[in-house]
Amino acid sequence: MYRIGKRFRFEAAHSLPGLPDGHKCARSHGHSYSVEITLTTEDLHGPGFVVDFADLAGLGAYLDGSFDHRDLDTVLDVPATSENLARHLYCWCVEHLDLPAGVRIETVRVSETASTFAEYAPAMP
Ligand SMILES: Nc1nc2c(c(=O)[nH]1)N=C([C@H](O)[C@H](O)COP(=O)(O)OP(=O)(O)OP(=O)(O)O)CN2
Ligand SMILES: [Zn+2]
Repeated sequence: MYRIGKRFRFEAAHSLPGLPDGHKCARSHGHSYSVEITLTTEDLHGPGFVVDFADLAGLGAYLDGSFDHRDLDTVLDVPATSENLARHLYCWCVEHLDLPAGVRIETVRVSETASTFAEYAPAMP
């Protein structure tokens, strides 16, 4: 099994609802987000690619156009936690990235800070 990944970055603000009084994350604040997608396949394509890294540019364009320098509370219809972002972006990639047969999107990982992350991968059947 081959596995590749590509990392993207964007800057955005958010606040989180449903937290105890005084929780710092209930206040509007910003992060330098990192988004990492990983893909797997058993068979390589072209010169020996899972996919060309350039074929993942659509995710970067989506992040630049819809997430970068925005208030994420107005972008998603769920609270802008790392977990919800990871799931949203995984689903976007499944719908919008044109991948060769046999190439699977394994995970999307979102980090708000250097020391934290949340990952979404659908449950295996
Ligand atoms: N499971 C999750 N927990 C938290 C999330 C999240 O998305 N998923 N998000 C937050 C806040 O967005 C917060 O801004 C980041 O939290 P935290 O890492 O605790 O903040 P710091 O960078 O300030 O870390 P310190 O270790 O406290 O310095 C909170 N929780
Ligand atoms: Zn935050």
